[in-house]
Amino acid sequence: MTGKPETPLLDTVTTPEDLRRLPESSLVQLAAELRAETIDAVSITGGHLGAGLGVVELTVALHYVFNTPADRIIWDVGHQAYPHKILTGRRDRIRTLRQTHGLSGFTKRAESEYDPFGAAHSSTSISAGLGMAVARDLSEGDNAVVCVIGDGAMSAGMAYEAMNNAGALRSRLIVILNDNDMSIAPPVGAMSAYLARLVSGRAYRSFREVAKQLTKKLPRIFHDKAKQTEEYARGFFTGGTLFEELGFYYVGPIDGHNLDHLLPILRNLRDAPEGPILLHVVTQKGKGYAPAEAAADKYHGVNRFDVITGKQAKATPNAPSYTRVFAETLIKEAEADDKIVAVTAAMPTGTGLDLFGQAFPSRTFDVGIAEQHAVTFAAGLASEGYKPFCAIYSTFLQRGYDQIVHDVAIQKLPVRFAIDRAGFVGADGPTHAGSFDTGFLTALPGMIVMAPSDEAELVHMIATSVAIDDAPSSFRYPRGEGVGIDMPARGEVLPIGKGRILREGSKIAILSFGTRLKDAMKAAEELDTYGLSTTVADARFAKPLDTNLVLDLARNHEVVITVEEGAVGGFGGQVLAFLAGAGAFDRGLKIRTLVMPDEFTDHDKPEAMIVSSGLDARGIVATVFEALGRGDEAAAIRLA
Ligand SMILES: Cc1ncc(C[n+]2csc(CCOP(=O)(O)OP(=O)(O)O)c2C)c(N)n1
Ligand SMILES: CC(=O)[C@@H](O)[C@H](O)COP(=O)(O)O
Ligand SMILES: [Mg+2]
Repeated sequence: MTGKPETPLLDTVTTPEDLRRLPESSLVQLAAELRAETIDAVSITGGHLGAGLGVVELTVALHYVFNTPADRIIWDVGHQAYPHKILTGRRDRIRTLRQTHGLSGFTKRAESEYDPFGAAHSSTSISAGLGMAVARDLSEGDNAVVCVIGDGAMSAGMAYEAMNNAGALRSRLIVILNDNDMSIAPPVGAMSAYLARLVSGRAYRSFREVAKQLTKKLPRIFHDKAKQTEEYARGFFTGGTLFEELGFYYVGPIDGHNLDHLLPILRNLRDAPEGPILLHVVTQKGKGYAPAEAAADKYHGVNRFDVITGKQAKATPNAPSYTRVFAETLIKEAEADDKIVAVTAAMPTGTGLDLFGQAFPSRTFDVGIAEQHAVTFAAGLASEGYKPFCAIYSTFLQRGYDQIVHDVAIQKLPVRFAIDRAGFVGADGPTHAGSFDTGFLTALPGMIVMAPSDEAELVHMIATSVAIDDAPSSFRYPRGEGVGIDMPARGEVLPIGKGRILREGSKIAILSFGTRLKDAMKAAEELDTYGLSTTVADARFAKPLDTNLVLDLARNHEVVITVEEGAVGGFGGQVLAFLAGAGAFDRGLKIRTLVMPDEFTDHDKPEAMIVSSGLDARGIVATVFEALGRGDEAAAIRLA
């Protein structure tokens, strides 16, 4: 010993090429250092921790055995990819994770050649991987394609669509099922029970046993490949797992933390002349960090925390979160109406339905990561007279759009959509932004589309949706806390399609949809100081539109501004279309619609995204000046 502290192995690894120069015997140490670095980085940035800790050894083994980036590794969801990012040239930026201008919290093609496919919405990896495998075969390439998909993600229909196709194409594709018996919450569904049986029914396979499995199933790996003949039918092998019935060679289950098993087995799979192969690895979410291992959610998503104690930083809220208000209000409504039931797609805590489930366990349904199924399942419930509240984040509801059209709207079934995380979500970035729901829902005939301006209005809109029994309805609300307004004891049923005027003016009219109302009121006060008397109205409904209110504003003001935290074509689009049809522009009406930028906005703090999008009071005021042709003043206001 020279007495000098040993240089940490991780300091010698910038890319997987460096990693592959290390002796195999040093990989356990490297994994330990990688785990510590991951914990330290996330303690500073916050983000997704448990999933990444569960794949530290697997990440090391994959980059050691496979010739990345030529060999493709696709991480499903991508929330577990922080160790992958550290080993693939991004350790120097890992403490910028999910920060302004920092690394994405998911895999991202534009970020690294080691990220062959972007992710964040789950269960896409096998489809993408199969596409890459077929592209390889068409161009006579020989690289490997590996998809790492979790047991939770394996509950989504898209994974089966992909496996069904892969089993038929028989492309060389390796799917690694990372089974940690966790989704965000404990996993649900028959697949989870099936996997548990697979794992409990067999001790972890050692390399020798797996080699025997492979020999039996893939004789050509170990025998003369020339003997490969077409009549080789899958019937040769036994096992009969669901995956084998889908045309995969099933291998496992193996211990996903044991490098002595992972390395030789991955080498065998890498060299297998055909596929697809599914390797079932069993891991522990939160592995190697006691606070995560002990936590019910295995530290799936964490704030900044103290590494020693695991104690997370918790901001003191000034008001209840919209999510909590939704859950508590729905509980109250359900106490009075036993037809109310609730459906979540694997997001009980995120949507607040964990609270509803504690109150009404038999009326709460977690269907797994299966938004398409969730929507049509809710439609089935509605068709039998129940009042289903389908609580799905705006971004994830995109997965069930055809089901909303085909199974809900066309049949006019009264499914209630509680759309959380509407608008900017901040650190999760563009894949999770709740941008499009107003647009894709107002496009549907007969849909009732609401947005509360604050948490009190949310209470009323929930009561209103309970009462709407002859049409599908939706209400959208942002991630985070409310404005701190006094809460009503009970929700009142609102008049459908009616907005409300909160402030009377004479020259400018601001028509807000959703939580931008607070900034609209602030903007009105500022406009008054310029002698621009301003009316502010809360639309409450994007559909049916309050056409009388819109016409009144258009006829009695010089400028109309609509503002919403949604993409172009939503509420503002409805107003524009109506006014155009009513000939309002023939009379020279000046109108501007303020919406989220027509781009995929990178992660940042939500409040910064509001400002940079011009959806704050200053942006509204500047837009008024621009509409009045006073561009210089507008520019000065924007720069102030
Ligand atoms: C379509 C979709 N719905 C919901 C989510 C939210 N979500 C992110 S990770 C996750 C659980 C994933 O579980 P699993 O695949 O087992 O990964 P693990 O966290 O256990 O490693 C869920 C539900 C998502 N990312 N995409
Ligand atoms: C990875 C994923 O999709 C979820 O963990 C998501 O990040 C949760 O979002 P919230 O933090 O807004 O609940
Ligand atoms: Mg899991």
